[in-house]
Amino acid sequence: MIQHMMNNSDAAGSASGASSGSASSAAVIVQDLTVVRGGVPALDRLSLAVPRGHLIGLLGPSGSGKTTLMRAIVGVQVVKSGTIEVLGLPAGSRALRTRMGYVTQQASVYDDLSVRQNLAYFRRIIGAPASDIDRVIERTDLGSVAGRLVGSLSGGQRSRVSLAAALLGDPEVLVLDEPTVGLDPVLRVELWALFRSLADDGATLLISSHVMDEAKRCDRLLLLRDGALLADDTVQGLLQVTGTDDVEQAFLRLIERGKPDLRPSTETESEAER
Ligand SMILES: Nc1ncnc2c1ncn2[C@@H]1O[C@H](COP(=O)(O)OP(=O)(O)OP(=O)(O)O)[C@@H](O)[C@H]1O
Repeated sequence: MIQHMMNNSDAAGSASGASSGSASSAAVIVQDLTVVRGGVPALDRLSLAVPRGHLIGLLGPSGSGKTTLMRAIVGVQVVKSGTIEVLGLPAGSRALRTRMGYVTQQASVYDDLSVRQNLAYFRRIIGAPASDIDRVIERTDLGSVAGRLVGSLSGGQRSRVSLAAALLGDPEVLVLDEPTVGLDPVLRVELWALFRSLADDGATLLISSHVMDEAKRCDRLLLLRDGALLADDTVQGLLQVTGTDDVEQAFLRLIERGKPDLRPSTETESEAER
């Protein structure tokens, strides 16, 4: 669901120390970010950059800090120190409200409203044009169930309703927290095809997942462990540097090496392929 956030952080950092991308090409720049949750650092002096117009996978074991990082980027997480800039503005800025979409792990659409009613409601909140409702319904292929109550839909359809709501206002940055969890392989493939087409149209997508298999669909990967960045690289770069042919193995090898912060390559995979 879209979060309309007022920030708790005063993020306004420069890009100089971010681990990849440049200030001009980055949609998100995080610098020296520390977040404490339950008295323990959930993120520990994290720096990274998310390049614009790409599909970025945020991977890591349960509790590694993925959700915390996403919350900080959309501006709903209290941060201890560090800066976060989104589209050149401090995370959580009012001006970012219609420029970012956020889908949380728990679907936050209303079961007792139809798909169309849900979208009409959220459309009003963010002040998106009325024509957006049909646009996002078509984009997420929900036309055949648009009049049905969300409570009567399948898990995959409900996920698409949350995504449709996040697409209202045509946001430039989409932050999706485990959008494919619990979905069958066919639905996962369909959703990833949609994510790819959104990125092809210029959106920046930051997508968290436990499923290493999904990593290969991303332009770049951010691997988190214990609140620290273990790697920030293309899939190819990651496999190359770890000498493996599978992302899960690469991740395990990085952990074994105990060598955080692999130097990121400067190109995204799609750029490298050109
Ligand atoms: N509401 C909370 N109160 C206190 N600590 C929390 C809270 N939510 C998360 N944490 C802690 O913050 C750390 C990071 O959690 P986070 O939810 O960001 O991880 P995650 O990688 O998204 O995990 P998962 O994949 O299971 O969703 C963990 O140590 C977790 O226990």
